[in-house]
Amino acid sequence: MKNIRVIKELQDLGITGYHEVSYNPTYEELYQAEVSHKRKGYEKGAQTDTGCVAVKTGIFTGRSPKDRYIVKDDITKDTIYWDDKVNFPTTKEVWDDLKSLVLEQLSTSPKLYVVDAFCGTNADTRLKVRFIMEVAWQAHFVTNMFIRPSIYELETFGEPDFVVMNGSKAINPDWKEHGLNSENFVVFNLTEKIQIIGGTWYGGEMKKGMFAMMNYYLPLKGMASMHCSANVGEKGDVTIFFGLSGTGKTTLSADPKRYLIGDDEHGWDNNGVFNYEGGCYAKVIDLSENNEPDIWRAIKRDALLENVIVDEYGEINYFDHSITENSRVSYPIYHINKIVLPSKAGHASKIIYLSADAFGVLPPVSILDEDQAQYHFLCGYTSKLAGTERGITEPEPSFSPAFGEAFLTLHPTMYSKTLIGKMKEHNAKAYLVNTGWNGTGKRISLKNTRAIIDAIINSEIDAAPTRDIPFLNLTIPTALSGVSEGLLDPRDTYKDKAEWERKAKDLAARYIKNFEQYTNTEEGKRLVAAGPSLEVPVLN
Ligand SMILES: Nc1ncnc2c1ncn2[C@@H]1O[C@H](COP(=O)(O)OP(=O)(O)O)[C@@H](O)[C@H]1O
Ligand SMILES: C=C(OP(=O)(O)O)C(=O)O
Ligand SMILES: [Mn+2]
Repeated sequence: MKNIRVIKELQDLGITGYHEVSYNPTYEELYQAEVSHKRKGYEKGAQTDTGCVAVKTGIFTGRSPKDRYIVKDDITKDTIYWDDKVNFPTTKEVWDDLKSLVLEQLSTSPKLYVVDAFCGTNADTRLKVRFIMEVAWQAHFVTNMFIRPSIYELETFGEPDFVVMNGSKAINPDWKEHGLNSENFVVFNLTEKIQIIGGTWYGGEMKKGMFAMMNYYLPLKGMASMHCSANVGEKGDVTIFFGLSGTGKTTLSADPKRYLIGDDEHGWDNNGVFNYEGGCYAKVIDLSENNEPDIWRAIKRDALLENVIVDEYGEINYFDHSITENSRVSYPIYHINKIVLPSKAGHASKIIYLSADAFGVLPPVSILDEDQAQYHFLCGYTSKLAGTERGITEPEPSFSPAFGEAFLTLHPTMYSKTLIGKMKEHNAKAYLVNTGWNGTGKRISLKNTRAIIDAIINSEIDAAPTRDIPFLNLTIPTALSGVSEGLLDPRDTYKDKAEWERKAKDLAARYIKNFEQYTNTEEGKRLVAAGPSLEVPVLN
């Protein structure tokens, strides 16, 4: 019965023709389809000795931000953050052409997967999303990553709030005439409430696509919408970790001492912090059981590995980077032992900004006051790490407002206003943590970073002796338990301290220049004093 209704609904969308439709397939069905001898090319997965399937995602092993558009129309023209780096506008005419391509692709497919799922834990803010696609592992990916409705919730699902039509096998031959970046496209239409995808097979476009939509709807209702992971302690204390891709959200939120809320996308409303997702998406580059035991153990049947090298015996080599540095695994959140379900908890008391500093200048941890918290959130200084976006092959310093510019659909100040409002209301404290490099030329070790995170969470850091760091205008603790000596002051990691100073001044100048975009308001002008400065500090 359900299938007949779904087929009718597909027809109403314009997906015609005859196809077998698999509605909310089970993990077993997906597994069988993925390893079936009938599958070819990138549709075929490999069995691994962990019990889960490994697939290759094709040419696209990361998101493709330059191919990402939003239809500029009456609904979006005055609300969307049209910027020269994100949210490229396109027209209704181009949309119609691209949508036809996707409809044709899906209409001629012998088999379609339709997955209904939720984005958002809470009934009052979640999006009911319908994903339509022809590749089994894409259906597997969204089943892992979004919130799986119960049978009752599926029966009462009703009309979706958003539809994602993934026609990844279709490319756009007319991209030049359309004024687009390439033959690949990821386009959102907020009037029709549809996302369409062509050319790229990468599942992250669906995951981060719906995140961008939550980033649109929730702040307009006064809620914070955040690119962060979150966990909660036994006493109900919530910590959130903001950070761009690869800075450590997933790794650091999987903490055996705490319960995971989620690893990437959260909202903060009047009741507390809540996850948007039903799964995690972890990097597996150089993964070891010793360094990341929770993630290691989550890789079992129903998880889905992407772009790793698997030998003929099903053994995975996480140290082989030959496909990409962005090798990944997605798994349903219950693959992590310590979780809270539903994925939500109370208000956050500790806010951590993770920044992977490629220059090696930022201290491993700085204690921020309220204005600094706002300043550094708007700046979002970090690096784009290799592999997560097309064309990024080595760490590239970047200012990414709200530590997630690629996913912001409203102006950055909407996110800082809502977050800082919540922080003030709940007396939360903010810290800037460098999970990137220092003067040794190496990345700060996970062991040291974990000890820093512990000191933040157990409040040891608030009682620690401190020192001010010139130019960056940051305050650091000078000693913390479990953290190697000579690490906390970044200057101590340089053989030649003058080199740190030169680099720090360069970074300070970049901060100052970047912040100019916010100084057209009184608030912005006031915040300048909270940021880095080129003035030579007065010694006292
Ligand atoms: N000091 C560190 N802190 C956090 N992660 C680190 C550190 N050093 C190396 N890493 C590695 O960096 C990657 C962080 O990725 P991940 O946690 O998936 O980031 P995100 O979830 O923010 O995209 C992991 O592969 C982790 O092993
Ligand atoms: C999937 C992504 O998330 P993250 O790397 O932040 O975990 C991404 O940025 O494409
Ligand atoms: Mn992550």
